[in-house]
Amino acid sequence: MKKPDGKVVLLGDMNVGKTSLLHRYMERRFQETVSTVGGAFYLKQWGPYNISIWDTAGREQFHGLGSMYCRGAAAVILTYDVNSLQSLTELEERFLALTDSASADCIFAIVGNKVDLTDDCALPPDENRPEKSVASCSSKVRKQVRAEDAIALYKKIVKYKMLDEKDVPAAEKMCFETSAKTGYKVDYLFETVFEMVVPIIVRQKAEGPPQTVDITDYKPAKRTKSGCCA
Ligand SMILES: Nc1nc2c(ncn2[C@@H]2O[C@H](COP(=O)(O)OP(=O)(O)OP(=O)(O)O)[C@@H](O)[C@H]2O)c(=O)[nH]1
Ligand SMILES: [Mg+2]
Repeated sequence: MKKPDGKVVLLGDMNVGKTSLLHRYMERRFQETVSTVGGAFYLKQWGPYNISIWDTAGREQFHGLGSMYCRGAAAVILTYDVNSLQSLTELEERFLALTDSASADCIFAIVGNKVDLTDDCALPPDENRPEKSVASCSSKVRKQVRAEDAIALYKKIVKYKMLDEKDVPAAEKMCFETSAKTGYKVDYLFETVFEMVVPIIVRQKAEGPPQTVDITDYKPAKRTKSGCCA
């Protein structure tokens, strides 16, 4: 198997649809999933590059693995469910810190999934969006997270990373709403991210492999009588 040239990681709370999004993109279909254990990856050929896309487990018990998966990542796709404000909040409170191990120029995308379940008529009307008939909305649930909430989170991430908004892609470009179920905007999401990671991959390749510690080289020190602190 060819070694991946770059890494993209999906992070987010359990049940938001990370596995389904990746499945939709790679396998071109939507099927029932089981909650992810640990993590798994797909390889995607993108031009001359081989990109690994990591699907991680959102369940709390696997939380510690997240930063390991993010190590050296060229892009992180922070995923929430548009019907769960809590899942957006979790991105900031639980998942953002895991990205500290990502590449310094890592791209961030924020993705609100499951838009097929929502209808904009559940939101207060605004001038640009004429109100729809109540009948057309009746089978849909209320959309809890607005695009503006995701944009605000993106801006917080830029601050957290101590970057200047001028030096990073615009928030409006990096916040997506998708449906793994219908396929809505799924290709657009992944392909936008891949386009953006190519320059990072080129730089990473030019700089050579990251400095890592090979644990097979590790030789335990001989024990001394004076104990652990000697
Ligand atoms: N209606 C709808 N359901 C979805 C969508 N995406 C995922 N689901 C459903 O949401 C549930 C969770 O989807 P997963 O893809 O397993 O979620 P996950 O984020 O990978 O969850 P963990 O692996 O536990 O972290 C499943 O029942 C999916 O069928 C979507 O776009 N629309
Ligand atoms: Mg999963």
